[in-house]
Amino acid sequence: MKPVVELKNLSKTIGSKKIIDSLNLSLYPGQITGFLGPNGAGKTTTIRMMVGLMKQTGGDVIIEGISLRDNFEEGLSKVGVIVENPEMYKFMSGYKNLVHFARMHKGVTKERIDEVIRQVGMQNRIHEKVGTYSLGMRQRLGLAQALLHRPKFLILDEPTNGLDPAGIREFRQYLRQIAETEGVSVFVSSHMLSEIELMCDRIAVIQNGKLIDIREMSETKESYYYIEATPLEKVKELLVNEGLAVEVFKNGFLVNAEQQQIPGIIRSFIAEGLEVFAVQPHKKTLEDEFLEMTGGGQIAESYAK
Ligand SMILES: Nc1ncnc2c1ncn2[C@@H]1O[C@H](COP(=O)(O)OP(=O)(O)OP(=O)(O)O)[C@@H](O)[C@H]1O
Repeated sequence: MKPVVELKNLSKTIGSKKIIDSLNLSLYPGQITGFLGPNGAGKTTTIRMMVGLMKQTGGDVIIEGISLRDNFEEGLSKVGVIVENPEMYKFMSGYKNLVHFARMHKGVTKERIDEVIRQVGMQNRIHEKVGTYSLGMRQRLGLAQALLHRPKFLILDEPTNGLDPAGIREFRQYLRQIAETEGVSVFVSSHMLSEIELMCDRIAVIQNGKLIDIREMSETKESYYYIEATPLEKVKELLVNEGLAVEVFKNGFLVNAEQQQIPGIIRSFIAEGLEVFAVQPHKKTLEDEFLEMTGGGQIAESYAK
């Protein structure tokens, strides 16, 4: 599959500080890629370079084969952007807002306006004033606006910030449908890891300006078990002696073990007279993995943002 967007050794140095260090990343049609990283990792800087709000000091962004370095305007004409809380005219209807934004692009027809309204499920309320819309509806109108000129690449920065759970779910469902039906490649930055886990096909993780991981969400995760038994010291000793990787978790341990190993582990616990309270499979969440990848610590700050 040909990528819609390619970052090629994209770099940004400010003063003597390397903020973005040779990022290479390809984004594909119909796929939703999450962009994650601790505070200060370089997400905003990367996105600003991808949408032309900041100039790179090295490398390039290629959008549908067009280099932003050589052909800035043409490249950017293929991008749709949604920021947190898109600006709309509150005293005008949703429809009039779309007509207004449609004039900024060449060749957006009335049919296209109607089509994007359907794509975000706004048919019933589109002729009411934006001031009467919920945040979720304003966000969907922002999505409709970003799609007017049929971009092949959509960038969303913290798109679900402030939405309630129902609003988040709706937004996610519409976005998924749009990615699939229009073949749009979507790039989403968010601090909400549980949200990214549900919304994205792939994640790219950045730290200190470098890409540290890129993976498919469907990639099978390793198998973990939560084991709660006492005395803890003895439990740990037995698990380590089995050659298992052990992490302290809640009131017990998390071990990276295969299912076939579990009966043997339980037998050894019983033989040693340990009290066993729980042995259960544990699925690591994206949050667990993210904290492991980035060394943890910063996520609480991210959530507080
Ligand atoms: N104009 C600037 N001058 C100097 N340093 C800057 C400038 N802009 C950003 N930085 C630094 O670049 C690094 C990356 O910042 P950036 O805002 O891209 O991170 P981020 O991943 O978006 O963080 P957050 O999650 O907090 O929004 C930070 O260390 C920041 O302090």
